[in-house]
Amino acid sequence: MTSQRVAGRYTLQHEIGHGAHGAVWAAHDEILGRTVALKRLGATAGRGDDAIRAEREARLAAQLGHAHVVAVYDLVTEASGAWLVMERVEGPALSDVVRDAPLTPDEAARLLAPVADALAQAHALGIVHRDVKPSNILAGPEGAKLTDFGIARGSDDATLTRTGLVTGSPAYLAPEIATGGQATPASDVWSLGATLVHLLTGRPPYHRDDLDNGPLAVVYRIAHEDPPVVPDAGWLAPLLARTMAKDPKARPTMAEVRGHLARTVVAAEQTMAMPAVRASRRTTRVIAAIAAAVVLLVLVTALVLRPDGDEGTSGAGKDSGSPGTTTTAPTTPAAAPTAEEMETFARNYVATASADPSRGFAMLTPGYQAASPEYADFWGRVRRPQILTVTADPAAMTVTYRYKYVLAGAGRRSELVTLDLVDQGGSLLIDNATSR
Ligand SMILES: Nc1ncnc2c1ncn2[C@@H]1O[C@H](COP(=O)(O)OP(=O)(O)OP(=O)(O)O)[C@@H](O)[C@H]1O
Repeated sequence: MTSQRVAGRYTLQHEIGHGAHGAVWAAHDEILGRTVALKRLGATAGRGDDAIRAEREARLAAQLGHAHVVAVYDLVTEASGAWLVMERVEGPALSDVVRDAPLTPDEAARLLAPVADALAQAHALGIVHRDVKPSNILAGPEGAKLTDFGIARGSDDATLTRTGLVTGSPAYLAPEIATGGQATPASDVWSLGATLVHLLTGRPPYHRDDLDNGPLAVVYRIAHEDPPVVPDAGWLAPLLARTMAKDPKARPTMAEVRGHLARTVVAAEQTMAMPAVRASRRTTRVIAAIAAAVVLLVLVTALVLRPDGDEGTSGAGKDSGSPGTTTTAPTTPAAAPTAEEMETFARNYVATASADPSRGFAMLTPGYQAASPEYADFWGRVRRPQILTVTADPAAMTVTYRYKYVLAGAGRRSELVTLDLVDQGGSLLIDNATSR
């Protein structure tokens, strides 16, 4: 136990774990009154490298804002070093989950489908994670969450080259990286496949009991040997074979992987419950994490398979529920806005409207403002909004997102919202919103 306080507000409680780049601590945020996780940086490597990593991680995680990406709240620098302040996930890393026994294909698919969704979103934004592995996926009560974007590469980080090979985990590296090539979305697909192998077998791929398992030996095997065949892969075997195709071009996109895992999960849900024998071998905490993941997956899958979505709940969303936008970056497209700009607009809108309803209201057209008398009342009660999915249709000038939030006095809600946008003088405004 320690009473050390970081940045005057985070009281360290206990060490949760230790990675190659420093310790991770549970801490209490004295200002917001919540538990957070603090990762200490700079303890082992050069401080400059760690600071760069941390800044990149903070920036990319914030850019993603995905429900299955560990949120980064802050980055603080003290005399003792730099600290990354993150959402604390109450659950083990997947590498710990499979320490006693491997998962069944159903269990593995349930856990990884939302992670594939987060990665698909990252890829759509030009971000390659580059270190997808079981210890970077945490099994929390809201489902699995991806962390450690420290060596991820954004589209504007063209100068970052070899860091992944040095600090990434050799066992999950794609063959093209093991032979000196550049990381691409396809190499994340391989690494997710390698993660799947670990979950189904309890070991990293290319691990051999009879051979040297040092990093260089493993990298050599990745480059020169065929991927492992997993006898217990069941119905995931075809997907596994495709994700771990040696030729990156032969691999599916992450969006396809996500779709396959999610569809499979829904099919499995219709025919069977969670396998009781296997479930009894896990901690209840992990079972809860898997169950929560199923709930979220069904939401995501419902969106993918049934674009009409489910019945919405919040009446408030109809008039005042979802129009929104940013005060900082109403996009100023030269021509028509792109899908990415519209999606960013929607994300920024929800964040802005919930933080300051008057600023959100300013992003509606005058006509829609007049039609939204309950706007401030609704957004003033929205807490902790989280965008789960967002898709824009530039031709129709609509952007549709599913988000969940807590409505003060009414509890948790989830809604599918479509915003009709108009481009007024280079700025986007919301002309109507419908929610289901
Ligand atoms: N936000 C978090 N909430 C809860 N636990 C976390 C969080 N981030 C990391 N941990 C835990 O802390 C431990 C160390 O994490 P860290 O990311 O530093 O290292 P790693 O991923 O295991 O290794 P490496 O640094 O080589 O990538 C892990 O066991 C992980 O379970």
